[in-house]
Amino acid sequence: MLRHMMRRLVLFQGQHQQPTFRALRGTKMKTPRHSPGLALSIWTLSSKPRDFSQPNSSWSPEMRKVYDHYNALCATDPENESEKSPWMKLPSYNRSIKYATGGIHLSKLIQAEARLFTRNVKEQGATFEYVVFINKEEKSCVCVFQSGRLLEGAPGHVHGGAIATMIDTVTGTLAGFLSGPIMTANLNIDYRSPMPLGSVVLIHCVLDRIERRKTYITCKVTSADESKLYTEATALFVSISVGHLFGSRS
Ligand SMILES: CCCCCCCCCCCC(=O)SCCNC(=O)CCNC(=O)[C@H](O)C(C)(C)COP(=O)(O)OP(=O)(O)OC[C@H]1O[C@@H](n2cnc3c(N)ncnc32)[C@H](O)[C@@H]1OP(=O)(O)O
Repeated sequence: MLRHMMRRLVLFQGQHQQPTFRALRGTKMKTPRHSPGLALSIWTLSSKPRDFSQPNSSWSPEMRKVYDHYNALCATDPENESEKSPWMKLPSYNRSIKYATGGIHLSKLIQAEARLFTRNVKEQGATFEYVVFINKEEKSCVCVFQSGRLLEGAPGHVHGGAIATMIDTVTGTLAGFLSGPIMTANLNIDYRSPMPLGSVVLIHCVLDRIERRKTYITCKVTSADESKLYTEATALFVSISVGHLFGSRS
């Protein structure tokens, strides 16, 4: 059964442009039953996975302003509808397998309690609030990131590991979008100036090059107005078969 499902997932290699339910189409699976006594969140009952990158009340006015700016870039010009914007906003689920399949079914079967590190705290605004916008033509992306109070490292500033987490996540999202299933092989980070806790920053990533199975991404983290440089990074991602995650190299 697992092998059968993995074969369906492999169909997704290099097809991440539009997350869809394609892999599961035609697959009949039972919807899990919930006992009435269980405390359930609204999205558990929903057939659609929750997109965590939607605006919420924890977002500062600055976060909202920058989000609105990039979101507007994604819209098609009503006076020139034939020309699609190169920008698109990526949805963000609390399991990356929901991204790959566009659905929730496999994530209920494979380590059902597992959750994406950056989306595993339910309190809005406490940790990682972020949204990723991809520019398909430029092979680049921008992530708008607001750090929460639980990410403190040096007093009043964001923990370097939390910054590394976001850089890995955003460079990995771009590499996955461009190259299909990947894993981080190497991440180099230069911390240039301390990032104030609670601030809104931009994580700019661009494709450097692709060599065989290797996808190289460069990254800069700046203040929202881009006047201050906080961090620079380079990342190498290696394309994998889905079997790699389950101990098989084929
Ligand atoms: C989107 C969803 C939204 C969801 C958003 C979430 C996105 C989050 C993304 C986060 C992703 C992670 O953190 S992943 C977790 C952290 N990473 C890991 O645990 C990876 C552990 N390492 C491995 O599994 C392996 O070492 C691999 C897969 C990286 C490579 O193994 P392999 O498949 O056997 O490949 P191998 O032959 O060794 O190497 C292939 C080529 O890469 C080169 N290479 C390999 N490793 C390195 C290296 N460290 N530095 C330089 N070069 C390297 C080799 O020289 C070779 O070059 P040549 O001979 O071709 O020239």
